[in-house]
Amino acid sequence: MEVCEHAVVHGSTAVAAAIDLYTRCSLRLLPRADDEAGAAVLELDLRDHGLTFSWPCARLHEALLTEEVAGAQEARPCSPDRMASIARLLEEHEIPGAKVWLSAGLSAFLFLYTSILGCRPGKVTVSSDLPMGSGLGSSAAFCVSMSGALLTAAGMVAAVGGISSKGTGWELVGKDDLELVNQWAFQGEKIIHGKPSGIDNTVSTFGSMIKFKKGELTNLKSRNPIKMLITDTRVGRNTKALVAVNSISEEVSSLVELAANEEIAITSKEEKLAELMEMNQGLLQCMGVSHSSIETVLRTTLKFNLVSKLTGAGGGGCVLILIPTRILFMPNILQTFLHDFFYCENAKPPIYDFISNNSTFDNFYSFGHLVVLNLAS
Ligand SMILES: Nc1ncnc2c1ncn2[C@@H]1O[C@H](COP(=O)(O)OP(=O)(O)OP(=O)(O)O)[C@@H](O)[C@H]1O
Ligand SMILES: C[C@@](O)(CCO)CC(=O)[O-]
Ligand SMILES: [Mg+2]
Repeated sequence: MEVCEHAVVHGSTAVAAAIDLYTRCSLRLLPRADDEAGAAVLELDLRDHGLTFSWPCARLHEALLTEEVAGAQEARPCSPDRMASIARLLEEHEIPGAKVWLSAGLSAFLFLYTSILGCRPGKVTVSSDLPMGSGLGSSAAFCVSMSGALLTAAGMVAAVGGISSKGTGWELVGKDDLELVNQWAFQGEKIIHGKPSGIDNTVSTFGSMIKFKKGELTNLKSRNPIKMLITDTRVGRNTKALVAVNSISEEVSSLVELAANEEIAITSKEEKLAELMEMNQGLLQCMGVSHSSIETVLRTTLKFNLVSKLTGAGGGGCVLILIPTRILFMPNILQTFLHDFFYCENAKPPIYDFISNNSTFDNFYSFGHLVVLNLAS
């Protein structure tokens, strides 16, 4: 998962960081023998939604494979014809009215599966820790985990030592293999997003904290962890409709790197970062991609002199809150803040989940302690 920026879609610099929330995809190829009996199916089980979709392989073949699969060594974009066929295939399915937004993910799934494995019968199961459509890159995590599983099954990617459920096995996949996973995931993202820059799938694939500009990535190393709180406003939105411009990220990344290379007081680094976040949020607000639920979170954090900004495309979704070191050394204030926060307008009833709390994050990525809160019941 990641946290990204509007500017990147238009070629400006953006900074994104991975956190320890995962989307898991498992794939079981079924015997081809069933194929001959005409009973072979491709099944997709979306665990978090309690939804299962299935397509007879013969139907997939008829609808999609007018041309043969050209091999998965190179990621290819989805042609308009293929997209139209996928749309027709989905029309044959009943997607519950409240979940029509899933069709973007289903299209990406059908494209990736049939492009990489053809119409082989199989069962794919997906589950995720990430809130969908909330600015944390769930679509990229979906495409990356899917591409990883499919390419491994196709023998294109070698998962040395296996892919563990915590995701740590990825570190054992070779860089070239990860590159291929990333390229296919990007093609999937294009189906879900329209015109993504590729930052989300890149940080999802390689982890860590990156600076990204026009497809080029630089790893950012920070010696002092930056502490962020992420809250989910639970207001949904559509990224395709929201992507627009801005650029403050260059300064953020040099700040992060500066702190890694030179001794600069952690407090001044945090103050500068807070200032940049405030400017960034101000600009995004002017662009009209904020939302009343985001403003509510902002008001609550402001009472404690804490700075926050929306993440991803905005329009609802998640909010990033900078937790300065000074607060961490004042447990009483932190406690009052969290208490107030849970009881703010958005958080009725005040149910909160510490999905991730100071766990493996420090070791994993040099980004710092992080807590993700779910504010709604
Ligand atoms: N686990 C999943 N299962 C099925 N579809 C998914 C899953 N995760 C994401 N998707 C697809 O991705 C869409 C959300 O993508 P979208 O880009 O709008 O939001 P996001 O990636 O969470 O946030 P952002 O791109 O702003 O960081 C969902 O509507 C769905 O179609
Ligand atoms: C569209 C996008 O900016 C959404 C933000 O998370 C992702 C990307 O550029 O790859
Ligand atoms: Mg996305």
